[in-house]
Amino acid sequence: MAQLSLRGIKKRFKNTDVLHGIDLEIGDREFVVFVGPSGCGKSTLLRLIAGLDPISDGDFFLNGQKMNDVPPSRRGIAMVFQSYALYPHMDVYENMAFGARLMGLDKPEVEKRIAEAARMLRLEPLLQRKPRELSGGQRQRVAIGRALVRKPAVFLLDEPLSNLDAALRSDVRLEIARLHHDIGGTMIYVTHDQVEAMTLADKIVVMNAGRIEQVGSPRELYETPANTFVATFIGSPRMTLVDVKREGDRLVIDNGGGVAIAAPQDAKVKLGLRSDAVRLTRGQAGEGFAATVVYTEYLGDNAYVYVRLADQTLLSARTGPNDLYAPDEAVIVTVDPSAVHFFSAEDGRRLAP
Ligand SMILES: Nc1ncnc2c1ncn2[C@@H]1O[C@H](COP(=O)(O)OP(=O)(O)OP(=O)(O)O)[C@@H](O)[C@H]1O
Repeated sequence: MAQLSLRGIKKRFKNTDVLHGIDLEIGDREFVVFVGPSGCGKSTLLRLIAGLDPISDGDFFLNGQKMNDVPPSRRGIAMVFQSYALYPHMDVYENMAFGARLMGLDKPEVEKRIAEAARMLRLEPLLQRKPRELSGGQRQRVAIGRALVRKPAVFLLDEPLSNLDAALRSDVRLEIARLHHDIGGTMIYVTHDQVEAMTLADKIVVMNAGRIEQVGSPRELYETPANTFVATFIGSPRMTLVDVKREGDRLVIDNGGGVAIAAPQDAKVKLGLRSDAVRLTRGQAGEGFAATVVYTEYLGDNAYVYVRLADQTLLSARTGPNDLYAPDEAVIVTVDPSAVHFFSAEDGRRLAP
């Protein structure tokens, strides 16, 4: 059982404030992903939870017990690093046994736990190998195995897939999802890759510049992003934001073109369009935004067509695999009114339609 509570967590290194007051509740057995751009403070927050760095201000509770001053080894938390941090002179077995022995477990218990971890992570044939004799994916599995044998209540994983190639990354990603299902522990996972976040998380924490922008399920973040930062960070291709002005019941853009949809009565709005909210028609005539095709990305079962609007905004539209467009083709863009998002042009917050 592991339930975490972060209350007003701040972190300062010398005179730089890195975390500005993080409030977050993490439930037992949850798979939580911290996501955000490079330097936003994800790893720092993870290190505070692990106890590797002191908290400057605020409190961290684990199952109701304050942890601020509890040393890392007594928190019941294990961390897996992006660099694996395996001991090069020890074989796989010894790498996994090392931490378990430090916990004071007897030999039969250590052996039992290693056998279990090796089976779960399919490391049995590799137990006598040194890290240099393993592939990147295998090393990463050993690093996870080493955390596993400690049977922690909380697993922290810091960009565990970033040193792996694309194919291996999706294999190990599945492996981690399965592991979470099998062991049922609480996992906190750091990545800057929103696809990893979307596919693994029960709950995503979107961070930006030392603050939390939004917390929610992948679906909540995708469907109701709280602001333009989250809207453009979550989802691929990125949501496009279009600066529009109201003209009667139409929303128009600079240099021409407009769509007739009801917008919130806020002074200035930005229109948020994901590629599946956009429809293209060939030619220059018709009601909608006039646009020019820039290029088409063919992906087999569908395609993304990137077009430039009259005000120079680049917009992506999802089309069928047989609906391809040539560069410089003229098109008219219409939008599905039920699939558009509105944001305040002043502060970027979501506006109810
Ligand atoms: N020991 C340190 N001393 C001073 N500044 C630090 C220290 N560790 C991190 N920082 C700064 O804190 C900020 C957040 O770093 P952090 O590593 O937490 O970001 P991140 O979101 O994990 O980024 P990335 O995705 O690039 O790993 C950065 O600006 C970084 O330079």
